[in-house]
Amino acid sequence: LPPGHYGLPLIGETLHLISAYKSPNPEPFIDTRVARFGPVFTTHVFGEPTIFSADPDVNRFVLQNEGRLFECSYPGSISTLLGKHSLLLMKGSLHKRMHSLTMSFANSAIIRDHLLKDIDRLIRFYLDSWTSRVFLMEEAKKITFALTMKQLMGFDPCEWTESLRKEYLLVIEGFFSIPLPFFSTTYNRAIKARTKVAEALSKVVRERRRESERGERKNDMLGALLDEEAGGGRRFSDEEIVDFLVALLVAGYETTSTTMTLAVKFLTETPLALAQLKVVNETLRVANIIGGIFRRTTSDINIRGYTIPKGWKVFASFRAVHMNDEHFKDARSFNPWRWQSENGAACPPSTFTPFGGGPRLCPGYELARVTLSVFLHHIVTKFSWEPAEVDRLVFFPTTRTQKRYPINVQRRNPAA
Ligand code: HEM
Repeated sequence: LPPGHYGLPLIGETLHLISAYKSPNPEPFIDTRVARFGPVFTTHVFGEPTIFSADPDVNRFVLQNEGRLFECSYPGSISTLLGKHSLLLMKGSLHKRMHSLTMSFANSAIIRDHLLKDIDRLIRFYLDSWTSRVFLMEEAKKITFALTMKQLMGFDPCEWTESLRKEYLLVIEGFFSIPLPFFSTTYNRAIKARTKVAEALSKVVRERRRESERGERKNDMLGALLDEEAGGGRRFSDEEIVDFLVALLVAGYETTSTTMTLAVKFLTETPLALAQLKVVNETLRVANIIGGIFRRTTSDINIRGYTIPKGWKVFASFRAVHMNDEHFKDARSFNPWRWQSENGAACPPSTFTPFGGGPRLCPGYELARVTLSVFLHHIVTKFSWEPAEVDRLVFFPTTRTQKRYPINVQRRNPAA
């Protein structure tokens, strides 16, 4: 096994990790261990011994061998709340087929020809209602939810989508709770909200199924799912489609909205970058919305002269690579200009992995970039702003700012 430290009985090094990630500077947790044990080390977090990789080649190996030597591994709370038919939990040939269906739904031609118009329209719709002080994180979440509802099921924002969003927020809260209904009210509430979300979406699926039987076809993800063969000549059931949609809502929501907010935060703190707006890659690198991925080994595996036994957890840390001076010069500063130079833009694919890679590469990676760029374009051209309060970035339980990033906005040209 790679060298390392198991920490205290049962809780291991979990509390060290959490207290580091609850601060704006979680790097020392990784730095001290890498300095002592090397970039691949053993620790014990969230109830299990875990191999932690801060090495880009090992991370690439883990990502590429998904489904062969490793399988993805989510905590119990997330698996239950997502539903067993979600893309994130699918395996084998069904995963492969559904992953490529999702990728094809959000490829660049589809974005350009179909999705971009609504992305632009809905972002402008929300920004038009801004007056003085806004909580940017809240606004970014409303926008992202509205976009996803449109892309998945064709709905424009209305009371129904807003009430669904409220239930949906309770589901997300449950992701980071202990999955025991008797002990955790958050988890209990999340399970109930998940049932309500599923009921609401099932109704939509049934209605759309009837429409599709009458020959009416809509050009959204739900339309594609209703047409898709589920194997053995059958179509997907309502439950399967609902699980699939819930997972897509989850996957694109926190991630895109947090990156939007942090892009604006970093821009605010780096005014020169505003002029050039080369910030998307750099925000993805520094913010590390998905700091890395958990996998479980499916057989004994030899990496770097160590043997990781079958059934062990492995964490491939993207953050550790993104924040390492060996891979990015002065890695811990926000420097969007690094992407302008030949070298920055051509960094090896295994070192810059905000969207993962291999068979589970994020199917929303192009969509997220386009959404971010359109959002930044509109906020920069329509508003000037300043932070309303000092707000700190934290990385646990998710990447966020503590006060939802309040800003005072001022319209640049009120007539526009
Ligand atoms: C800034 C925004 C985003 C970031 C940083 C991000 C990051 C990631 C990462 C790192 C993974 C790989 C997980 C793994 O290997 O286990 C992933 C998977 C996934 N992402 Fe994204 N994502 C973003 C936006 C989106 C959007 C907009 C969608 C909506 C289409 C989406 C849908 C998914 C899905 C469904 C998966 C699971 C793929 C699978 O397990 O096969 N993501 N994302």
